[in-house]
Amino acid sequence: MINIAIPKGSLQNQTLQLFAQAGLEIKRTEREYNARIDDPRVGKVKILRPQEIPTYVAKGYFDLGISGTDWVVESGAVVVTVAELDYGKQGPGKVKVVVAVPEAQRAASAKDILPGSRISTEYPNLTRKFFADLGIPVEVENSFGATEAKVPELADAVVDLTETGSTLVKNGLKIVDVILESTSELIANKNSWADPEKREEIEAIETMLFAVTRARGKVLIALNVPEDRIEEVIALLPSMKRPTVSKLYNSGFYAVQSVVDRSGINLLIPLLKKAGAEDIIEVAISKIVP
Ligand SMILES: Nc1ncnc2c1ncn2[C@@H]1O[C@H](COP(=O)(O)OP(=O)(O)OP(=O)(O)O)[C@@H](O)[C@H]1O
Ligand SMILES: O=P(O)(O)OC[C@H]1O[C@H](OP(=O)(O)OP(=O)(O)O)[C@H](O)[C@@H]1O
Ligand SMILES: [Mg+2]
Repeated sequence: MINIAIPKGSLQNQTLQLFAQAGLEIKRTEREYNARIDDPRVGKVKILRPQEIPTYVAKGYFDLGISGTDWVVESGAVVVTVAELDYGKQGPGKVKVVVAVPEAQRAASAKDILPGSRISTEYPNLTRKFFADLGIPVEVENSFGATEAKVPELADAVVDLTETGSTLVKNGLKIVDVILESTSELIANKNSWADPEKREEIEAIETMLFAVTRARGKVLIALNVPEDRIEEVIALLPSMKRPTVSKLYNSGFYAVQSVVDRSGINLLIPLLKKAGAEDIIEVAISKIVP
């Protein structure tokens, strides 16, 4: 059985949603940090701050956890990244850890930051390494949040996380460099990953989580096509491999199925109809396991 650490805070809602959609609902009451998953492979489930999860996973308190790339790197914890789950607080996509300075400042990149500058950040290790690699001696000051508020009075620049960019803009800051792109990662303890039984359990969980992620933004489209129009319709259809085509009994029609991106569906369906497709249906997909 495997023990799992789930992040509290920014990644919490997306994580709970993902596990629920994967058929691994995390059960708990409001404010309860010890949770359960009804799955024979899962033992203890704890909700913890994402800053601490990589270290606890590395130490073996948990076989599996979810945290951000930023905290995996900042903590220096040695763990196995099983999968990048590709979501932030607001939903799918990556977030960035950036260097930002006041908008009015001339600096065009972090190289232009003056020696001796005060840099406020929640990521002191990442920041020290970044400026050491640039060869600029700076004063790194540890922030406990509201980092953007500190410039210009309390700090000259910040190293902070940005997702939508709105906190930077509202506080008169501009990005001059990106230190790293971060996403939610499924991380495993090295020994657990090396243990064949645990590895199988971890991979089973990863299969279910990734099946949900993969299905996001995709739909299944099914349609009937007269035999003489089939090539025209197939030419329009993207698919995971090739579209599935079967014959309708005694009718001169083919039945076609394909998985396509939901985003282009407004253009695709009218085109399919024009190309001779009939009885077109669009079906939501909750999981794709390749
Ligand atoms: N929009 C976001 N804001 C903050 N963290 C985010 C965001 N999107 C993803 N994350 C990730 O969430 C993790 C930080 O989670 P945490 O719960 O500490 O968020 P937080 O919003 O900073 O919490 P707090 O409100 O206590 O400051 C990091 O791995 C970070 O990369
Ligand atoms: O690009 P955005 O979508 O605006 O999001 C990024 C902001 O969110 C986080 O702040 P948080 O809410 O954690 O507050 P904190 O600074 O007090 O930790 C992060 O530190 C940025 O300030
Ligand atoms: Mg924060």
